[in-house]
Amino acid sequence: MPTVADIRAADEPITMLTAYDAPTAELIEAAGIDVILVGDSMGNAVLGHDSTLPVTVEEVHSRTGAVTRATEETLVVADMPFLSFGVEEAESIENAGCMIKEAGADAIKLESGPHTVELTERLVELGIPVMAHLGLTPQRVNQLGGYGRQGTTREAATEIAELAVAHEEAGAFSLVLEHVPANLAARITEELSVPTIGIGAGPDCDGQVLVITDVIGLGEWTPPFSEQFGDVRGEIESAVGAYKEAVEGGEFPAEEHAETVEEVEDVY
Ligand SMILES: Nc1nc(=O)c2c([nH]1)NC[C@@H]1CN(c3ccc(C(=O)N[C@@H](CCC(=O)O)C(=O)O)cc3)CN21
Ligand SMILES: CC(C)C(=O)C(=O)O
Ligand SMILES: [Mg+2]
Repeated sequence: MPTVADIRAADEPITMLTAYDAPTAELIEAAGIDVILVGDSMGNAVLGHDSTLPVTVEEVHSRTGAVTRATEETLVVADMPFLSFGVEEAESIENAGCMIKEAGADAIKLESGPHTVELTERLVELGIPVMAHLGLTPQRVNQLGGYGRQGTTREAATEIAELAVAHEEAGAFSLVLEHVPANLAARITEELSVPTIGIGAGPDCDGQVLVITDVIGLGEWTPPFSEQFGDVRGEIESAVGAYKEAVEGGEFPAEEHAETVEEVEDVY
């Protein structure tokens, strides 16, 4: 059973991917990926929304359960959705707690800011490992005015760098850096003793994370910093097309798929 401490000690880059279902999680574990994030990116990746904002605690909870039931060795992190934390402390703790107690997650992730320093400290104090997340925080899309790169001015970069240190001091075991300049991510990685995990943050983080549907080529669209390493859309298109043709052409079901039982011959 890997612990949060194991990823801290890793000497190769940490590999993290999102997953939202059991079969995908099982394949990700078989490939030896270190960490699975049950990301709120499920909103646009698999639930048909155009942002992460509508994703609920129940949805992340349910998908986290599917992932933990399908894995044994992989560290599973549940991503706390928009407004499930930071409103009332007791509610934040209850929502984070149910990911651990009921869904079987090993840790939770919070989109971080000045308002999550104390909450991070409190959760860690209670025994809930917290992964922080700075830079582009998609739950703020309506304030950011889109999904552009963050930390591109000296002031903005300084704020992210200071918040990174504040979250390490609050006890976060790791930090996701999303869509920030590579040299800022490198500086923060050097400064922190907990591992940084980058997405669109250059090669110098301690690890990398991407959204699974982007990596396998299932989504129609991927962010500019992502990469399609496969063509699952193509695989689904061809399998579904072949099924349709086989049914319409009378080739499926074939003899080996069907069974005739003597006893039911004369029911009418
Ligand atoms: N499938 C998927 N992959 C992701 O990586 C991902 C999600 N979904 N959902 C949550 C966030 C949103 N992310 C995104 C989304 C869009 C851009 C993007 O297109 N950026 C452009 C222009 C953005 C703008 O100005 O609005 C860029 O050039 O930075 C980047 C990250 C990353 N995350
Ligand atoms: C992209 C990662 C870091 C994330 O927060 C998500 O998938 O929801
Ligand atoms: Mg997320």
